Amino acid sequence: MKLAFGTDHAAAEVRNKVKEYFQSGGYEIEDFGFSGEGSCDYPDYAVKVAEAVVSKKADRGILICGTGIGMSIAANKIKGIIAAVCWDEDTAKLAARHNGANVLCLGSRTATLSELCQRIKIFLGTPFEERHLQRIKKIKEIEKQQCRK
Ligand SMILES: O=C(CO)[C@H](O)[C@H](O)[C@H](O)COP(=O)(O)O
Repeated sequence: MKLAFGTDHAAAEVRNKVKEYFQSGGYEIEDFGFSGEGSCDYPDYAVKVAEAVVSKKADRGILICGTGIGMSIAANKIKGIIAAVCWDEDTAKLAARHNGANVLCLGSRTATLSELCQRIKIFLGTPFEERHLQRIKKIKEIEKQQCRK
């Protein structure tokens, strides 16, 4: 499975560790994250990851900022993206199972490294449950209507 991975300055400490954990688990990772000194603007990285997912260069996107909130707001502006902020293992599982999320957003300031990795693992390993498709289709319909304006 190919992952598009993006982080801002708030995730600088966990960035390489998360990446290495999943690379050693057999995932192919394209890292779009911020690697400079100082701070950056999370929308720049959210868009890169979201575009890699909608263009199918990646199967899923993983975004980490301070809280996951900004990344999710920005990623959800890209047509075709369902980005979910998840704050525990259950929400990571349900984002995949019920919401069909293709991008997981996490907060480096609200979780430990091991919690981040565990949530990602659960998200990637949980299949979508078909009974929720009708709801996802309605979300897609909203997206289609809004993009015509
Ligand atoms: O959490 C974030 C957005 O939801 C970002 O990681 C930012 O770090 C956050 O907005 C805080 O900004 P700061 O410049 O690190 O104080």
